[in-house]
Amino acid sequence: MATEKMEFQTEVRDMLNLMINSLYSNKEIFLRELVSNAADALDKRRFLSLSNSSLLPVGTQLRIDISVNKEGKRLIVEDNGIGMNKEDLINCLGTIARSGTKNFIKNLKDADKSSVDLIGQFGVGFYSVFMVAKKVEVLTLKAGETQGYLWSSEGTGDFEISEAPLDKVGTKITLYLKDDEDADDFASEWKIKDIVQKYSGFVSYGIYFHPEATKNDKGELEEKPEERLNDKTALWRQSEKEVTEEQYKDFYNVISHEADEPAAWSHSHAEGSQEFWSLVYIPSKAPFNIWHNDALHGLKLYVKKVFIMDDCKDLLPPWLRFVRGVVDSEDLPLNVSREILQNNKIITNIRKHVIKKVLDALQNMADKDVAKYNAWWRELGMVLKEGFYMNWEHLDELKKLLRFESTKTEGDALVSLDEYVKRMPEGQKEIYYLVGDKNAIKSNPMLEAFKAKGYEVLLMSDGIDEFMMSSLTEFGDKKFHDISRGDVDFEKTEEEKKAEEENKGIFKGLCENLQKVLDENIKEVRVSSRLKDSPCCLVTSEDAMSAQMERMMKAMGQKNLPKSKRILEINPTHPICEMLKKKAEANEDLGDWPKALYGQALLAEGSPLPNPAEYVAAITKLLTASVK
Ligand SMILES: Nc1ncnc2c1ncn2[C@@H]1O[C@H](COP(=O)(O)OP(=O)(O)OP(=O)(O)O)[C@@H](O)[C@H]1O
Repeated sequence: MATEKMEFQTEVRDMLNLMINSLYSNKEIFLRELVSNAADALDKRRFLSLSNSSLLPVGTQLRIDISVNKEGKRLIVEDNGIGMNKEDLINCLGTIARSGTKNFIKNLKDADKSSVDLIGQFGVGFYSVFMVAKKVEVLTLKAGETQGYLWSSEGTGDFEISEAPLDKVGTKITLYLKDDEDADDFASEWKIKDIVQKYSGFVSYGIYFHPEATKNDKGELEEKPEERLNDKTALWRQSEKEVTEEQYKDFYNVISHEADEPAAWSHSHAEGSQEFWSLVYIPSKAPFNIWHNDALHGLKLYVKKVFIMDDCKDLLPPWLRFVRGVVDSEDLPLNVSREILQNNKIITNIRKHVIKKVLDALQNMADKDVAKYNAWWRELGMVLKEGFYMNWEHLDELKKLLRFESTKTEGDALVSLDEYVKRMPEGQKEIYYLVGDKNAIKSNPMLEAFKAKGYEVLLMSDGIDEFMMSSLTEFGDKKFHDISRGDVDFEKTEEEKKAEEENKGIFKGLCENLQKVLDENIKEVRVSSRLKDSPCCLVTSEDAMSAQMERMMKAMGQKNLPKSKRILEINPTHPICEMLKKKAEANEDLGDWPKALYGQALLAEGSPLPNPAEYVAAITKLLTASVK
């Protein structure tokens, strides 16, 4: 057969034109495409040989071989896969636009986007070779056939096919690299090795590199041994039973670059309408940049064992960004891009599965090893708490994973909501909590009456807690109640109720007097039923911003916050209040007492004093008077 010249299909031609003139910076992906095509061809040959053993003689090692010729600027990728006959060559590498190509062209026409972006988005399989090659030759013999062919093209309007005497089944692709600098790189040994290891390290067939022969001292050409480039097993593709604990841990160290052991992991293989593998790890320590805005999401995405991207944000919500691991899909196209992933059904499905696996693994750890889980919680619980903020999914699972310090926990112990509810004394109807400064929260006067009643109060001092509690309103049939807000609604005995009513009357004068002096900062002064040992405390009215939130907003640079006045509650049984009541009744001036009390209340809850000098002066005067 003489050489036949054929024209590329119009769509293919448009695209090739783009490739040839491409400014796309990530040109190296062409090699990923070639190696994946070779691996597919090997898969096909192996598969067909199952029903026709003559297609794969016993002892044949299915493999991919890569070599370079630096001087001649050539790169050669060879496989002994299924191969192509004349019809395949015409169809696959010339006239029929592949699905990727079609989308590519369609988007090119629809949108006025730069072609550079589109190459990244759709990739274009085999044709991407024309980003780096000025001419390409494909020598190929199809398994089960006897006639081999040579396909060649310069990527312009047409391609040529001629018969070629071949006796080895498979495909050999030779790229004649362009004369520019970029292309020079692709004839260099280190660059090729680097790219193959990056994208194709887990491909199931051996990928071998054949270093160029070099001249020795005597000027003779010396052959060098071939080198295998991919020796990593795709652990995630093995069944759980085949993998030892050691292997799981080692693999974690490899992919996470962490030296310690993971706290837990989950390995699964989903089959059905979609097939994918996932191996996800929960680190025991917070990754170093977990609080940076650009913190990495730790999942790597593979498609058919071929590396696609690190840091795949679409596979996990931000509140699971500490998870490390691998997802490998059988169904996604190789050329997925971050843009395409965003609304992709396959990804949505995998994401659901992965989230469930991670939450299950955490729950499992919490059930099996309390100390380990508590230690983990102290490291990373804060990230998980973000799951409550602006999110309405998985709340039930997340609630079960929450842990808190409380008025009843000691040492390293933490309490879960389940335990809290179980140990609620009779009569307690709600889950009580207090948010405040870490150093002051345990001695906050507001806790006094709860402690006296035997009611446990959850103590929250993480920056995120206030935000979390805005979405966390109940657990089962129990509502959460912020004890620094509004009234305390304990069950009260008739006697207690009567005493409270009486106190309101008795202390009315004092309350009014205090209110006059403190009006600038205080909305109301009232008699408290939550204090036992302290003279007073500050509470927030039901609808106002809490002290903790106000401090946080200020720290975040929020200026012009409306001044939220709080309520000062006084303890009717405290000697100071008794004494002040008498002064008020006798119409005596309260002197420095109101300022001192207000300052005390602020300090007790860990809030800063608006005017420390004034407070110190007031206290000094009172102390001085006491020694006279
Ligand atoms: N090394 C090879 N051996 C056998 N057939 C090949 C080889 N390389 C390419 N082909 C054939 O050429 C076709 C086109 O390849 P191309 O890379 O353009 O697209 P694809 O692999 O089908 O799709 P995609 O790249 O989007 O996964 C392949 O589907 C395959 O049939």
